[in-house]
Amino acid sequence: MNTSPVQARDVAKHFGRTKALDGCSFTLPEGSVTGLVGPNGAGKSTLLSLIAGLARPTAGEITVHGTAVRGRMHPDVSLLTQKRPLYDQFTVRELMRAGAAMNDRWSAERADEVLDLLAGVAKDAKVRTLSAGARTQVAIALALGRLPKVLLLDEPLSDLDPLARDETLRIVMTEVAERGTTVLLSSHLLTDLGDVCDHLLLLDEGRVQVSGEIDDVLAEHHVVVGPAGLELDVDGVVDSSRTSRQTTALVRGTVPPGWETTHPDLEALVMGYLRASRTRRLARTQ
Ligand SMILES: Nc1ncnc2c1ncn2[C@@H]1O[C@H](COP(=O)(O)OP(=O)(O)OP(=O)(O)O)[C@@H](O)[C@H]1O
Repeated sequence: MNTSPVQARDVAKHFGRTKALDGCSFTLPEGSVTGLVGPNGAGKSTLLSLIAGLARPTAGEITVHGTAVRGRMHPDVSLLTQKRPLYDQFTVRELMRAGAAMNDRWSAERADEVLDLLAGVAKDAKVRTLSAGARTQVAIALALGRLPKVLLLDEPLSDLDPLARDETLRIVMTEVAERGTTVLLSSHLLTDLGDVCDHLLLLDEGRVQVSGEIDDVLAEHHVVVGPAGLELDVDGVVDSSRTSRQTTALVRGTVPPGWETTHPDLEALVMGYLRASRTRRLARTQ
């Protein structure tokens, strides 16, 4: 029996004629921290909500620790959604009590510990008075109070200033180190992802483009540079650009002789895929 924390098999989610996800298959290893990246509209939020059980796939199956997720919140999963739904009229302390009342498994100690580590959050403050960043941090405390085995974070860093971002990432890393939690984190902030993630899941137009351990993914790709006249005659060109003097390309797989090659870093790799995605979309509209 498959007991991976999260496994997706041929998952699709359609909204009318929009294929938000299509044929997505991947596995997240236990205790891994996976960066979920892709251009706007790639299907990242949709995927996170399917794993959490907030919506059902149109086709395919997602399992969490071997159990199929069937459109209801899985007890082992916590999801921080982009909207951060919190009760505005509650104080932070009251909100944590509500967390205790609403969840079968709840650790007030863990939620408190997280809040204590967050400098910007006063427990007596009304939620409606909190800044967007503080709301995110309170939502993270609620998510961790459920003692999840799988933590899904949808753009957790977007509202945070650099210090709060650092605090939040530390909390996530401590969670992984101490509890072995498996984390899937969507973000457009590639530098932060590089600091915390060991795995990458790259989506484009609802399809998995890249999935795996970051070191393996980087080793499989090359940035190649050669004179403009040289033809890059190889499968696996992800993205290429040409000046009058030279051609530069991101290539997956083997590179023919005659080209200067290096391995990309995470940022160069993701940027290459994002550029290629934009080029494809522009080509379709022309
Ligand atoms: N409830 C919905 N009804 C109709 N279309 C939807 C719905 N939710 C998502 N979509 C569409 O599905 C596609 C994927 O959206 P999704 O929000 O999952 O992308 P994303 O990668 O999270 O984007 P972003 O980076 O902008 O947050 C988009 O075309 C979006 O418009």
